[in-house]
Amino acid sequence: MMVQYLGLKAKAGDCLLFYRMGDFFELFFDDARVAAATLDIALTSRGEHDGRPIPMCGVPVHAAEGYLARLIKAGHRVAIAEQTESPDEARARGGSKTLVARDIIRFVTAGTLTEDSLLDSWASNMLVALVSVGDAIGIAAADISTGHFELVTVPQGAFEAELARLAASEIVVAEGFESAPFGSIPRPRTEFDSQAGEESLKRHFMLPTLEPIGAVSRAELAAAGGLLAYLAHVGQGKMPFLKIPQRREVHDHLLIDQATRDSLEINSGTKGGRAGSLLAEMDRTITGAGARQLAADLAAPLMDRAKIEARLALVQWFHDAPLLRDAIRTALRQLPDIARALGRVVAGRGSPRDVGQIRDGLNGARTLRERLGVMDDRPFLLDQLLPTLDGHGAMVDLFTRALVAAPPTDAGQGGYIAEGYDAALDALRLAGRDGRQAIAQLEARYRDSTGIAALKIRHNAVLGYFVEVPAKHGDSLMAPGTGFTHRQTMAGAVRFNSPELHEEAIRITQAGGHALAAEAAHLEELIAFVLDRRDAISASADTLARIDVAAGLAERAAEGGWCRPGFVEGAELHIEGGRHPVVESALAKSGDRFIANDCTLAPDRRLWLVSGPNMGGKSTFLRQNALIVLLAQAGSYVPATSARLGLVDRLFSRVGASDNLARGRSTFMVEMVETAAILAQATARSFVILDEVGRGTSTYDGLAIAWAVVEGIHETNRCRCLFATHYHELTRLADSLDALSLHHVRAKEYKGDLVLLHELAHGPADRSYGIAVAKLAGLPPPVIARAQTVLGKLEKGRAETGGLAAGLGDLPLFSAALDAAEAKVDALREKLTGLDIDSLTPRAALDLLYELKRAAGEG
Ligand SMILES: Nc1ncnc2c1ncn2[C@@H]1O[C@H](COP(=O)(O)OP(=O)(O)OP(=O)(O)O)[C@@H](O)[C@H]1O
Repeated sequence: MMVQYLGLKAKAGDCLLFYRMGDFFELFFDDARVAAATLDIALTSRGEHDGRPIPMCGVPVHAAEGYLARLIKAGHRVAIAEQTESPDEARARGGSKTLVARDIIRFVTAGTLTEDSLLDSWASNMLVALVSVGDAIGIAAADISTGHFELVTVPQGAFEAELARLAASEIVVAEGFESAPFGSIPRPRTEFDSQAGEESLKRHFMLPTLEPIGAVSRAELAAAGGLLAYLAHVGQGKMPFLKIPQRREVHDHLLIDQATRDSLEINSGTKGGRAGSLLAEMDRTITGAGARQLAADLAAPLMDRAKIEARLALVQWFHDAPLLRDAIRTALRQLPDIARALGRVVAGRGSPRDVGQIRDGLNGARTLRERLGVMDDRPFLLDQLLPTLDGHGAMVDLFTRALVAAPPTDAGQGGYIAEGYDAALDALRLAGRDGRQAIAQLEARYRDSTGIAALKIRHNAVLGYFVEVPAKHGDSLMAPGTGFTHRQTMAGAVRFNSPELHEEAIRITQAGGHALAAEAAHLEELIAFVLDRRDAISASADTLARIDVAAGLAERAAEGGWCRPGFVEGAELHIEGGRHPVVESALAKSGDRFIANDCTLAPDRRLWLVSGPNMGGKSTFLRQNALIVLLAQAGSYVPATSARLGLVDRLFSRVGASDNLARGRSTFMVEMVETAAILAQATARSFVILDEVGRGTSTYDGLAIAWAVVEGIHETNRCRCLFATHYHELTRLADSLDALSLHHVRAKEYKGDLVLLHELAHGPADRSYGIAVAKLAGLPPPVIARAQTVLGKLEKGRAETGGLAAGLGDLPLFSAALDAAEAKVDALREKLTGLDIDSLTPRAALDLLYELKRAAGEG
């Protein structure tokens, strides 16, 4: 057995091996140690290996799913080794001592789950394959629980934003991929071959050419190849459900990198979970599929105005018709998760319940279709979507006749095919029932004839049917001639068989066995039906999700009194009465009101410098505008009284300090890395919010960096930007930067206490109120008093010397400084291009090299 085990373990690699033995999955050696610790189950030992006891632990097969879920959550992958023949077959093959053959039938990994109990109904579960081909990176991503499959190509070094959008549960990369994300699984480079990828795609989707997918790049083919190969490996040849892949262009959606997603808390809050996130705040969807679609929409807002308007029109339609919206949402409540049920059926793990769910879901879809179809002012998107709900009538009717109302998850016990669907099956069931009746009669007769009132006929999996009497009556039945044969003596009872019982039992078992087989055959037919129509079913599921999202967004908008955003051509942003949805809800819970604020960014004032006291609401203001942009482009109403904006291509947020000690970066380092990314990537169509850049280091360094960053954004990136700062000195930039405009959050002192008004006003803040906020926070009075004295001294010094920025009076403009640096580089370039290398002696060449180096060193 150990030889067989070790062979399978070698195949399982770094996955934990679940080795099937009877009713248990056993784990051995290190696997056992890891699993026992993770699952908190007993670690025992069994036999010896190399003279040492073999550590072992096990989980019962019937409860394996729960244990699997915990192992996967803890970051493990599991290989399932099943018995591939029965003990009888093994004996027939090689004699009585032959070991039952086993093989790995499947790998269970975070990105390839389909079980309901292992997945969150409201979250997608993405598996991503990454490969670098030439100067591009190919990404293939699939959620096999619903069949979603997409391909995208990104330039080298720019795949992080895509990965952030996909929020993968599992990432596989081609071996040797240099910037492999943490925790990704390397797979053989040969699996990521573009030609092989093309072949696998054609084979899997039975396509003669890849034309239906579009212009698939080599990088995408390679990534698709890697993904399909991994899925084949994980399923050990059995492929899951995949729809024909959608090609995405990076520029189809608003690009948002991971740092920005984290700081805006889009799909997850500060604690990592969904709580406190924009998604949680927005989510009024009814179905799991709707929640998944909403998460995908918020993760990838659109860049196509027509598509955004189409989504918005649908939201408005539901928004303006509250009764209809209620009715549709009530109808959605009845619908099971068709997409996930379909995923399991296609993966070969479909249960009668899954088939029943598909029936009920499609049946609900039909009702919904009828309800929406009679409305005469349907928006365009709905008109486009409704036909995808058609055409399932015959299947739904068939399934309604074939299946009971609530089919079980376990097909093994039967009972899921409805009465009246198959006369032969009904007859078998009747025979079984007659048999059970006959046994009841037999029991009564035996009680009479033996005079033992406590006699029972019972059934278990090992003995089948047997007669049982209390121990004290055992002897009377043991006597010869009673017709009973002894089978088993228990502590308090004795068990017997009888020829009549045996005969009835055979009748029942046979009828039962045949009935089970008949049911299984019917289930197979129904599943074949589903498989045949998988694409149409999946399209219906997508439509239901889209309707759920739109109605949910309408509900959220109506609750909050939100407005439909409009779009303009230029790089502008006009928001009146804007609010932060999450902060507003949090305040409402404690009975506080959120103060709405306007924001206007246009080419002549595209950069706002926002100052004001701590706790004054600067960060909140910055974020709310970023969130409004994101929501608008995702096709949602926004928390404002009016909003108009020019489409944003990239959204950046650098708000608040966060360490990334795990990656060895201090707060200041993280801040600078993120700021560097913004300066390198923001375009004139981007929207950037920057909060207190430079505060993580010494005052002079910080001010200098903040100063240069503001100038850089203004002169080079020229994007729309909100910049919050405590450096009062920065306001002097308004003199030299013409598109910069100064604002502050208002506060006033009332009877010695600070009152924060959370209201934005024009112009710079008059003072900083830092000590007042410290007092508010409860710093001890002696410390406050001392701070006030120190501040007095510092301010006196500032007044005398001209302050922190005193020396900046003669600083040349940013662009002039850039020009000067560029001019020096140009001088070098000119010298190099003018060289006639062949005419130089080796000595002259060496001198020249020294001279060039010196010139370059001088800047
Ligand atoms: N517009 C608003 N209306 C009502 N309350 C607000 C508003 N904006 C912010 N607040 C409240 O003030 C708190 C502080 O806001 P925020 O973090 O935005 O301040 P800040 O100016 O960025 O502070 P700091 O400079 O210390 O980072 C928020 O948690 C919220 O409770």
